[in-house]
Amino acid sequence: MLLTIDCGNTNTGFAIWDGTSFLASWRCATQHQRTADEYYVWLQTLMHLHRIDVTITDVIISSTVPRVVLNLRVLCDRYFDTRPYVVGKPDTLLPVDVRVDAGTQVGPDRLVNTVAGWDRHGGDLILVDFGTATTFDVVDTDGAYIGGVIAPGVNLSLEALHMAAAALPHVDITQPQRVIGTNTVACMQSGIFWGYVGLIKETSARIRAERGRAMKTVATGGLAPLFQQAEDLFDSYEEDLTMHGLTVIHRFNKENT
Ligand SMILES: Nc1ncnc2c1ncn2[C@@H]1O[C@H](COP(=O)(O)OP(=O)(O)O)[C@@H](O)[C@H]1O
Ligand SMILES: CC(C)(COP(=O)(O)O)[C@@H](O)C(=O)NCCC(=O)O
Ligand SMILES: [K+]
Repeated sequence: MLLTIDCGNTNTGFAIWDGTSFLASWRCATQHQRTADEYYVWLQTLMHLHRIDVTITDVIISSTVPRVVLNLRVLCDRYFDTRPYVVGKPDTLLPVDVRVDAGTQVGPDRLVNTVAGWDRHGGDLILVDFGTATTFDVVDTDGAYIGGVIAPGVNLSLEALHMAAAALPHVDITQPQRVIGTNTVACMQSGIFWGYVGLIKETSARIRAERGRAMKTVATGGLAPLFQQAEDLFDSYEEDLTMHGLTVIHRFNKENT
């Protein structure tokens, strides 16, 4: 049984893949201090609660936070008696090319999304991932990752307003009824929400223009549906895009190494 681990700057997702479907998935806050023992107790408890009685034999990790990988490796070694595949490491192969400037360390999550998008839709894609940062990953006709865009994440932007301006409170993101806010919270929500709708539209349109071709847009990350409900911004929303990519990379490595 395969355990897929997607470690973002804010949260880390764990999912169990039986070769056909995900049996369960869980999330915890990303903390590099968390030990292998802590991960294991937490995972075991959740597996028991969900009556998932399986043996983990394989693990694949994508981590945008290099420091957490050490303890995840210890988890794999001590409790699952396996060596994990770590996306971005030389001994983990990718089924697609990466064509960026020499020396650039592309976020592994972006490579995983590329593989997932290529597997599900073929090439010429724009993948939009709403995480700590909002990333646009551009996938070439042959599935290669050829670059993209990194914008501040939605919550990060709201947090930055609150942190930097004494009179601005902490607010949650929602779709405002009106553009013109008549109180501070409504003004902030409008700025972030409609500003983001604009960011997504403009960025996608400019990527298409620069590529000079039609491209499908696939969104992932918890906040994508909020924007999609306001305007038709994406061709599809796939909550499990990154986890799916991890299963594809795992299979590829099993077959080719
Ligand atoms: N379904 C959701 N509804 C509201 N906020 C969400 C949802 N999913 C994620 N977020 C927020 O978006 C931010 C980024 O979350 P996450 O996707 O876990 O990022 P990362 O992958 O970078 O760890 C966090 O602040 C989180 O609270
Ligand atoms: C852009 C990111 C911070 C996004 O991370 P996330 O929001 O998923 O936590 C991550 O993909 C990263 O650290 N990238 C390295 C630079 C690059 O991709 O070019
Ligand atoms: K991400």
